[in-house]
Amino acid sequence: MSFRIQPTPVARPNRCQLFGPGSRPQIFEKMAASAADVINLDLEDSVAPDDKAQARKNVIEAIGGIDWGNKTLSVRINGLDSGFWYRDVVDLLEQASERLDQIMIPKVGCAADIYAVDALVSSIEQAMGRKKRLGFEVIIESAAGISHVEEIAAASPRLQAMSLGAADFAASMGMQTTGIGGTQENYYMHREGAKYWSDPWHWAQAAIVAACRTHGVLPVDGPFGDFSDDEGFYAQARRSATLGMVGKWAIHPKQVALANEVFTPSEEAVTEAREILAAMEKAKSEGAGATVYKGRLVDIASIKQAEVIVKQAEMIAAQ
Ligand SMILES: CC(C)(COP(=O)(O)OP(=O)(O)OC[C@H]1O[C@@H](n2cnc3c(N)ncnc32)[C@H](O)[C@@H]1OP(=O)(O)O)[C@@H](O)C(=O)NCCC(=O)NCCSC(=O)C[C@H](O)C(=O)O
Ligand SMILES: [Mg+2]
Repeated sequence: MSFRIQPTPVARPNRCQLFGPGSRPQIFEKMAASAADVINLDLEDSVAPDDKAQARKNVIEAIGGIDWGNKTLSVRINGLDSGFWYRDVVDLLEQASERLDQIMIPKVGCAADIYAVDALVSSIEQAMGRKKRLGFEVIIESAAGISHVEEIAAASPRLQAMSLGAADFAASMGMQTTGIGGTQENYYMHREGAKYWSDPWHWAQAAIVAACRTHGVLPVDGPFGDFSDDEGFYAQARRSATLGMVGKWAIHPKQVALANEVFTPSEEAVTEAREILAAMEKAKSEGAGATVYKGRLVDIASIKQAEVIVKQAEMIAAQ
């Protein structure tokens, strides 16, 4: 980076975001009892148009009526291309309790989208005398969104997290697939009679991580649609974690434990990170900037790498 210090994102665990349709209030208590760090009550694409108004009422009642513990509570509003989003924002901010932590804005295409929502939210917060400042999270799920990902990440101090929405992203990009995340049968290299599958989501994920890290926003991997495929979920989640993402959505309760496992640094990883920090302390005390740990080079950059893992583990333990 330049002389500017890379901003630190909000310090809270975001290993798993569990989604549930706002039109299905029967599952809200189950969501609250889950091990997900973040709950996303959905008013957007999992709710049919005729059910939008009732879903909004269900969600507003549940925000104050259910004990969500120490989870981050988020509501996904409808997109700015719909006739629903302004009513979502107005009703949530005028009627929902201050237990609501953030709203998720889907299908953002440019920074001005965030500005528009921010203006409305700021005005209602002021008019209603709301004390808690609402946070934002966004979904990058269109060609425009990924093209403008950096300006979107910088768009508002309210912005805490950014997810990749693989389904809408694939549609917007004209990708030949109906799969939501994971391996795509036709995305492969071919050599000497063998196929080698590659990852079509990689570049978008890397762009999101870079934009988020530049502006102090949490990068999150979105849905993995085939909830019968645990191994496929693990593979996708492990790639995301390796790239720098902090968590992943669950669209079924069985995916919560899988995401928590992948995005919680293992005991071995934390032990190794602490050993690297100790090795570098020793090296520094001897006037060296680099040393050898388990046969490999570690230097001052290794301290920062190790600190990422230790800080993640400490934040999760502090929960
Ligand atoms: C996918 C589902 C429709 C499946 O629901 P269901 O058929 O009820 O599943 P099960 O019978 O296997 O359920 C087992 C038990 O778990 C409870 N349950 C189900 N779903 C949830 C949930 N989300 N949270 C908590 N608990 C849940 C059931 O009630 C059963 O309980 P019990 O009877 O006591 O054993 C459903 O899971 C679902 O609706 N999932 C969320 C869908 C959603 O929100 N989608 C939107 C996000 S993805 C997206 O929008 C795409 C993105 O934008 C992009 O573009 O990529
Ligand atoms: Mg979507």
